[in-house]
Amino acid sequence: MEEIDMNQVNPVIAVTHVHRAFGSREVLKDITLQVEQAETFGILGPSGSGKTTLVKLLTGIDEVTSGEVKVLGTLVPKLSLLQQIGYMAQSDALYTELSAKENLEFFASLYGLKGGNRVRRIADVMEIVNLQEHLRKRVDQYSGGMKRRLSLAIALLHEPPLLILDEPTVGIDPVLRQSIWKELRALNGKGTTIVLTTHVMDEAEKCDRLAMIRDGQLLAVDSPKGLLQSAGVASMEDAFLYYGGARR
Ligand SMILES: Nc1ncnc2c1ncn2[C@@H]1O[C@H](COP(=O)(O)OP(=O)(O)OP(=O)(O)O)[C@@H](O)[C@H]1O
Repeated sequence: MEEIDMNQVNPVIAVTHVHRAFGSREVLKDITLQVEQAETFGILGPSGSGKTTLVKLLTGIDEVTSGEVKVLGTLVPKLSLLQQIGYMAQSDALYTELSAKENLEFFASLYGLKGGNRVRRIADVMEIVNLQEHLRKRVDQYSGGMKRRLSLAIALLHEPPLLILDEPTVGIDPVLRQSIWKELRALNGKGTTIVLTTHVMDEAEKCDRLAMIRDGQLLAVDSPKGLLQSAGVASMEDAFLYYGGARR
């Protein structure tokens, strides 16, 4: 493993002229962006715009057609980077015939969490997602929202410096959504960098910076306030229409 302090690499993510095509279909077109340490960076775009494709390139699950992605100073894909990333996919990757506890223990062992530390981390993450009462329940008895929360708990388990969350709060009720956001903010405060995708405008406004994406193209990157100001509009919806329409 690298000797460098992974928490001190800036930018944490550097995407440079990235294209991704499936056959002749270009799904991402010349994406260039950087994500700085300890920010919450949102990727906002309608269904099918390329958000999931982009986050998969960041994790190394998928590879670019051209261009490059660097995470924590290292060219992606790189297996050793996975220890540094907490990834929550859009479809839950859970063992449904096992209990939540067994799922957490499995992932904890993958990340080398042992003994008291493992027990403490499992309790901590289950509290964050408010599932502590359901630790021993089999996952096939969980609701969709509970599965999402368990997936988030697993992404947080090994306290990675970088969290990549694909639509983390879909199917989660507003009260818990607020408390999850509070927790994500607290993680930012401790230096964790967070990249998340969303198509919910009010959630997008909570991010430090936002990338607006449509049809695989990056329309704009700025703080929510900056995006509203440059577009001269009052709502994120209008900003999206402005950048997606008038400026192209
Ligand atoms: N493996 C693949 N092969 C072919 N096309 C793909 C593949 N993966 C994604 N696509 C296409 O790429 C486009 C972008 O998909 P992507 O899942 O990245 O969108 P998204 O913005 O995440 O949408 P959603 O919000 O609905 O999840 C879609 O048109 C999709 O059909």
